[in-house]
Order: sequence, then structure tokens, then C-alpha cells
Amino acid sequence: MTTQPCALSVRDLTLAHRGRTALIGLNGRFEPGVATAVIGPNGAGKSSLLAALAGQLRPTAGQIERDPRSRIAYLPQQTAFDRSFPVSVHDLVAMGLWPRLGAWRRIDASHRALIDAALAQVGLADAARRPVAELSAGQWQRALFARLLLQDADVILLDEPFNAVDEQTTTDLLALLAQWVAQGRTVIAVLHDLAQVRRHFDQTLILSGQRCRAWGPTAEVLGTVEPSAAVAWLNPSAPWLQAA
Ligand SMILES: Nc1ncnc2c1ncn2[C@@H]1O[C@H](COP(=O)(O)OP(=O)(O)OP(=O)(O)O)[C@@H](O)[C@H]1O
Repeated sequence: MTTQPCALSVRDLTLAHRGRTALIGLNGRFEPGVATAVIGPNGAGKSSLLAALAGQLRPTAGQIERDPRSRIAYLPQQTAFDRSFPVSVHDLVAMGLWPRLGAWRRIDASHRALIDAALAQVGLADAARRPVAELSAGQWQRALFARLLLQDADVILLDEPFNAVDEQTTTDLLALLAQWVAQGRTVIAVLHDLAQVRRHFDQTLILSGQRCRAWGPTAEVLGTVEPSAAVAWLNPSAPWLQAA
């Protein structure tokens, strides 16, 4: 593994889509070897933050600071993908090598071995030749995590990675995520399941109304939130979302 410790800082980060504000004045630092959950109600700015960290949304104000040599991998929400795309699972996963190889360099035997190993690691060893259009939601997400494995990124951004994904797949992919963190990678994931956040994420960032409401160790940040309070996501005026 070639991971280099990579912290990612945001200073007064402000984001907008075509003039519509998505995030206002976020300050903080994502540390290497730490998993951060980004949570909050719909429209809070979570996806916009990840898109900006991935370099796909330019800040309207403020800055994102990171080592320019660091590699970033970004997995948008499942809805962002066209799953009717006519490629095999093998070819989808092979795209994870592009940052290292370039899109046009031929894949040799050593690369094929890496692809096979990644597929085996996510439990898709037998699915390499299948068209991606035939995959279930869980298999599709497993394939995308295999592609992330090959990207070998220092910073991994995951937008609602376990949405519409079965329990076994979620458990398996969370184990991969823990492995990335243990390897010193910076992992940032948008999530809605508070139990999952408590169990698997060291740090939690709460966004609501386009602003940071809390950011720190998960036990502290979620300490006051009832385990069953997930329903509060539907209500941005919930008192615990107001505490900055
Ligand atoms: N492509 C876009 N064009 C215009 N406005 C957008 C776009 N994407 C997001 N927005 C707006 O930016 C704000 C933040 O949206 P964002 O998708 O970042 O929130 P979110 O917290 O990820 O929400 P959700 O939980 O519903 O995915 C919202 O007001 C949203 O309507």
C-alpha cells in the first residue's frame, strides 16, 4: 500500500449550486486514520460537501486544503450511476486502476491479479464476467467498493454508501472501511443510520440548515441524541440540531 497520511482541512468553506446556498462557513479538519460520519437532515449540504472535497464543486468562498500529491476516491450516491451501462463487473472494477495507469494503457497480468483479488475481497469472485446491469443493489455496491480498493486512495469519500444495501453487504463493506482506516486513510461518509455511526465512526459532523451544528468525537456529538431519534432527521428544527 502506498498510502500517505493525508489530513484534509476546510476553512470558511461555503458552497452553492447556481446561486443557491448549499453550505455556509464550515471550518475543521479530517484526520488520517479517522472515519468521519457526516449526518443531518435532507438538504443540509452533506452531498455538496463531499462533492467539494472531491474537487467536483468549486467553493464560492473559503478553502479546502490538502496535500496535492494525495489521491482522492469519491463514491457518489447510487442514484448518480447509470447502471444500464454495458460493461462487465471486471471492467467496472478495472476503472479503479485508471488513476495509476491512464485510461488507455493496457491491463496486464499483474493488473488482472489485482482486479481478481479486489473482486474476491468483496465476495464477487464469480461475478467478474457478468454485465453490471444484472447486479443487485448490494452486488453493485460491492463492485464499486472493489473499484475503490484498486484506487488505493489516501482520502475516501462515500455518499450514503449503504442506502438500499442488504445487511450482510453492509457488514462486509463496513469491515473494508475499518481496514482502510487502520491503513491510515482518511474516510468521510454521509450516513443516515445513527446506530451505524455510533458503532463504526470515530468522528461525527452534523450539518443542518447548511451550517455545522457539531463536529467532534461521535460519543460526544451524539451523546445527547436518543438512539431512536433518527426520525428527527425529518425535522431540522429539532432542539439537538440547533446546538452549535
Ligand atoms: N445540482 C444541484 N442544483 C441545484 N441545487 C442543488 C443541487 N444539489 C444540491 N442542491 C441544493 O443544495 C442544498 C444542499 O443539498 P445537498 O444535496 O448537499 O444536501 P444533503 O444534505 O446531501 O441532502 P440529502 O440528505 O437529501 O441527500 C439543497 O438546498 C439542495 O436543494
